[in-house]
Amino acid sequence: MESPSHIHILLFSALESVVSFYFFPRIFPASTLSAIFFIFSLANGSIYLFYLLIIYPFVLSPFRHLPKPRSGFYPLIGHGHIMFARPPGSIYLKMMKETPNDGMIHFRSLFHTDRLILTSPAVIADVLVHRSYDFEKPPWVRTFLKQFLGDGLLMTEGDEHKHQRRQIMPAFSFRHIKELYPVFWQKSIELCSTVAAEIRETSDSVLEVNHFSTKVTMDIIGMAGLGRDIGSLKNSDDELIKNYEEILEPTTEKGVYFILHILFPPWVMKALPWKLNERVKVTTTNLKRICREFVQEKKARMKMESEEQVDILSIMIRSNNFSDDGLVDQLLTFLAAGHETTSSAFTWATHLLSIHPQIQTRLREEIRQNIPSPKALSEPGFDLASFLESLPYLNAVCNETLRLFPTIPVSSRVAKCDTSICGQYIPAGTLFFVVPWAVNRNPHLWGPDAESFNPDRWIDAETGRANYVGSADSNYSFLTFLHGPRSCIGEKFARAELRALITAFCGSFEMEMADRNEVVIPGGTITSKPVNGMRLRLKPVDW
Ligand code: HEM
Repeated sequence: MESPSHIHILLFSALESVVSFYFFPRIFPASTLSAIFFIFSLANGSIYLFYLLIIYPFVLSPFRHLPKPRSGFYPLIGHGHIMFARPPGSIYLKMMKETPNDGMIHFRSLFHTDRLILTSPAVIADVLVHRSYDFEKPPWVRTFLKQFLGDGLLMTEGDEHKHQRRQIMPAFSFRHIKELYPVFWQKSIELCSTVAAEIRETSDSVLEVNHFSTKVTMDIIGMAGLGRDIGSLKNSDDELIKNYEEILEPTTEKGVYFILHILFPPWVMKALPWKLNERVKVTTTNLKRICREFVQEKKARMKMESEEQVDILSIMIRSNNFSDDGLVDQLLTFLAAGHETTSSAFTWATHLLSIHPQIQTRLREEIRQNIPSPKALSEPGFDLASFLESLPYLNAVCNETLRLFPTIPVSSRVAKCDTSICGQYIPAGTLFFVVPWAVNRNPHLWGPDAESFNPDRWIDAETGRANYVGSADSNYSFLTFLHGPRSCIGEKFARAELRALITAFCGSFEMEMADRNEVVIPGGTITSKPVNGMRLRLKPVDW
């Protein structure tokens, strides 16, 4: 049964006041109708609050018997304060470690509202794969993200999502990714020469790597997504990069901005005299305009060229399923989802290699033993995909980086209808969290060294070949790309891109942290990025 709303309470109070005023005047002899209405509203409101804060959560909630975190609960606030915990995802990991459970942990958020955390492979599979369309992204998350990501594949739900995903899928087929490998490699080499030139200009060979990582991944998604070289590596003043960096730079102010969007409706947020509101408006308008120009250019070029283009935008235009506005929305999604994510993964890889010099050396040895020079992989017709996918340590390092630093550390879902998860009844509207950061580091799934960087867990001790579940028992213990119909459509693309970037970079530079004592803090609102960038000391090596 649905809980009564504020309107129901007021209507009921109005009815009670009219009945008492006209039919039982002796109950409130000297009172006016509005005074009686006020008294009833106050009484009903208090009963309602008592029901919401005490009766429902502690006596009626279908989750009241599920395991709960032992500490951290405050009356009224519940565990709501965990929204502010950093790094994103870490508090959920603490809960998973400390709370014995069978796949779900229940906690109470602000005003004791029910929240669930999914912990076991079976429960995760049920939600992400078997009943995926019973759940959706929370409406406030969609409203917030649509501003930056457009109303594309990431934001649609239900049948519309199924339809769009079918149309876009061919752009991410294995055959197409194989064709894109030379682009990934060419741009990775360009990154290395740009970085080499930059460090020649410095006195201490120190560079903030995340900035270059964002540029190279933007160039790659430009080539693969639009069939166009955006050229941001060459152009230090690129407009697209500037706008994305402004939006995505992880600051405390933006973290608070995001959390307030969860707590208050969009019209309240928009009305606030907050400078960030204006900046968001300007940057998102800029991004839309740039994408609109890309779409118009592409359409004009397709009319002139006879050869069939295989970039994502061309495939979407040829499908005839998207209006111009629809194409702009999809493009916004692909540019943002396609560059920021791999950029962050690559940045974390450079960090992990810098603080684990032995692993770095072993990886470089594998690369250089197998690849005599970067040019060797640029020969036309060379099967880069099979080659890079066959290097065991390279793939182990990529997998281990993606495991420890999932770019999207926390994702959430809301039940669209009454449903169940592994036999547990879930009423419509229940909000729960799928937490790649916590599941990927959960010692119950990965063993006692779950939080260590150990690429060897991805290599089969007997054959020396790569394995695909790490040391875990199930592939649902690795959630970086999620699973099922709403998993990352760009997973193969991202993995291929990361292989190429790490190979070229680790083959070309020895790296260490510029400040060996720096404790790098993961931040960011949606994606996980180092709060103060990634300052590395780089030494070019002959290759
Ligand atoms: C390391 C790199 C990447 C990671 C870790 C990653 C992770 C994810 C995750 C976790 C989701 C699901 C989000 C949710 O439902 O809450 C997702 C969805 C998506 N990703 Fe990625 N992603 C990466 C790279 C890419 C790339 C390179 C592209 C495009 C070229 C891309 C395009 C998308 C799209 C379009 C969706 C929405 C899919 C759908 O809802 O059907 N991603 N990604």
